[in-house]
Amino acid sequence: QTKNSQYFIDLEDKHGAHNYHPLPVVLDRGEGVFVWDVEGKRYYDFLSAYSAVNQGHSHPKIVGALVEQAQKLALTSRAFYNSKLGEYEQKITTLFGFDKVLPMNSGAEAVETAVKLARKWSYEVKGISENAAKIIVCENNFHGRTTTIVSFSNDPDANQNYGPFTPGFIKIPYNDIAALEEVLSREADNIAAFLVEPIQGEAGVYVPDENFLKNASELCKKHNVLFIADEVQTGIARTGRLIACHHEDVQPDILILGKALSGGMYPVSAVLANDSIMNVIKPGQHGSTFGGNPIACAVAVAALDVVAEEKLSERAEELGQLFRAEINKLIEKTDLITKVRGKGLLNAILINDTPDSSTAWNLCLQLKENGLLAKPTHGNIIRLAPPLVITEDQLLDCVKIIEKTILEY
Ligand SMILES: Cc1ncc(COP(=O)(O)O)c(/C=N/[C@H]2C[C@@H](C(=O)O)C[C@H]2C(=C(F)F)C(F)(F)F)c1O
Repeated sequence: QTKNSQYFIDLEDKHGAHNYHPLPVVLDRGEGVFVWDVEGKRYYDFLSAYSAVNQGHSHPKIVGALVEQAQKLALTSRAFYNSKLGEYEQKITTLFGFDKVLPMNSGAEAVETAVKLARKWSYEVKGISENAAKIIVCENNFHGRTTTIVSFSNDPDANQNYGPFTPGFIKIPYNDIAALEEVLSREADNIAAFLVEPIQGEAGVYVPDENFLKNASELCKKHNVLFIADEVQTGIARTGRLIACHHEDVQPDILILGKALSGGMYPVSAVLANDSIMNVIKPGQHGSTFGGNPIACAVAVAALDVVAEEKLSERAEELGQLFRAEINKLIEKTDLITKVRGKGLLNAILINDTPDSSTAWNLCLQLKENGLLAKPTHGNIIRLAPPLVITEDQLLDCVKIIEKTILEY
């Protein structure tokens, strides 16, 4: 049996849960902006594992940190101290400007941690009566897949038949300051926090209006409600700043990081806050087996160093502007794309078809044939997010591939 792509696809179909519908490509190797399938065909990766691989696939510095630490000490649990955690905590709290960090593993775990932290703060510091705390979230949010998180999703695919749901969440439309103000002036006394994505990734790279984050954070401050930024996808230089909140000089009360915090090399997430908030959690009141493990710390330190050393924020900002300008030129030449939107190198194109059409999917199949991997988000929106290490020439090469695919379609 030749171990070609179909062989691997069949194995996954037979032995794996069908919780995804992957593009029909079987990846075998990755380096920088490129991935290769089992037949040896090379592709530009324009998904970057949903912005976890900002530093490029298998970055030698990050791989080195992983291997070196794995050969020394992989896991101690937090029952004991370890020689990597303290210096990692010092680095990440200094870099992002917070007193403390609580280390976790997946993005969803970090979001759950932030929800627990905000609720506990609201009872023990703000003085909300126990179990009465509410958290405001936005319509069309995506914050992960746990039962509490899907409890506040409005996407039936995310929560159908996963009930009963966790109570205590209020939904408002995204990018709607008036709606936030209305809820806060009505019931701020029972509200612990406002949880928001600075750009809604899964919803289709929705960039809110200028100053939405600034105005929202100021409203929260006015009402003694915590402003929680979920920067799992928008953080770590992806949008042209270290975190997307920095486009508006906003410092969230609680910052959630994940994905590219490890450069895609290892599951590493983090929740950052100042002492007045973080110190409500006492020993034994939260944790995880792998949270803050030596490998995670070593990998995250290396991944953060790469962001600084290779100026990934500046690159994302400049190359993002070039990319949107080039795609806007393409939009002049076709009816198939109506819009390109995004910040830095988190962008998406809107396909001129109904959301339930298969045009976006078929375009992604054609892009794959032409050597570029991308995947539709909801319906007719294709997210385009290469690793931030992409060069200008490679980016222009990808624009040509996108143009060729669109004009040939
Ligand atoms: C803003 C934000 N906050 C928390 C998490 C949870 O982090 P996680 O627990 O996954 O580490 C995510 C994770 N997003 C991933 C999950 C992955 C999947 O298919 O579930 C696909 C991808 C995704 C993106 F990026 F947009 C989406 F399509 F699901 F929605 C996230 O984007």
